[in-house]
Amino acid sequence: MNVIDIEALSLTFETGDGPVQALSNIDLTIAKGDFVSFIGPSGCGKTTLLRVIADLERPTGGAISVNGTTPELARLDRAYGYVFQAPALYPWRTIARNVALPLEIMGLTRAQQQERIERNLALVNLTGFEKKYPWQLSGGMQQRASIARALAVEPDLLLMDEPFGALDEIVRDHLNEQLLQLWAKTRKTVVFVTHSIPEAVYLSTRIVVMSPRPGRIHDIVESDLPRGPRPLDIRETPEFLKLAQRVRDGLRAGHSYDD
Ligand SMILES: Nc1ncnc2c1ncn2[C@@H]1O[C@H](COP(=O)(O)OP(=O)(O)OP(=O)(O)O)[C@@H](O)[C@H]1O
Repeated sequence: MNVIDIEALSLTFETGDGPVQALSNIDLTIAKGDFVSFIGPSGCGKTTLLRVIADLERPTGGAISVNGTTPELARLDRAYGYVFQAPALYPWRTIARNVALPLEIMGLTRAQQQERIERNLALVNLTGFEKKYPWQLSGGMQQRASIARALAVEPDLLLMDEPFGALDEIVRDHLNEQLLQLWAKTRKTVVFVTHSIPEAVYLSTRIVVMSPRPGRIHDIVESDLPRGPRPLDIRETPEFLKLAQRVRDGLRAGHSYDD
């Protein structure tokens, strides 16, 4: 079953300086359990496409379904969790209460909240940090807490917009490894936005290479790397390097260097 079906989708923003076509003629299907990355240069529409899936933007053309329904109904049905580039945790709430926030809105009892807090903090290896405040945690730990919050509503679909972009490389490597373990354990469908070729190739089952002005899909690279947890040193293998090269070639071919 396809979790996401996108057909001939386009989106034009109306701005004071005239229309900005952010997405053009996007065709894409994402199957249940896939880990799909969107990669492309700044401004190619990666975030916009993710926001369309999340019903945070409305397309101006074409069709999209999420979980077999409209993005709006999928959002109201809490079909997805969304992880932003910055952790976006409330500084006056403890880690546990940050994770609990969407659960409070859903009207879960304290006991139900507690069970979900514990389970999802364990999934991101943050057991024991429930009573800490965000500022007492490192950037990587804060981002893990925001992943736990996205998971707490128990969505089958996780939408992640450059969640590790602001972190240093060692922390990013570690979180990439943990994210793959979590994905293998929970069998969720993940859509992940990144600028990094190694990150996209390491994580994904499919890599969507986008090109700018207006944002289009240039190539979709199917990964033949094993599904499930991958050791970090897989990045040294010829199979990995071949995939990375194909993504790099796609980015180069799709990029206009005129501007
Ligand atoms: N609300 C908006 N109004 C007008 N233009 C917008 C709006 N949001 C995005 N855009 C434009 O749409 C294009 C795509 O933006 P988007 O943020 O999706 O790109 P991106 O690939 O995610 O970039 P980055 O990697 O820098 O985050 C850009 O040209 C951007 O300026």
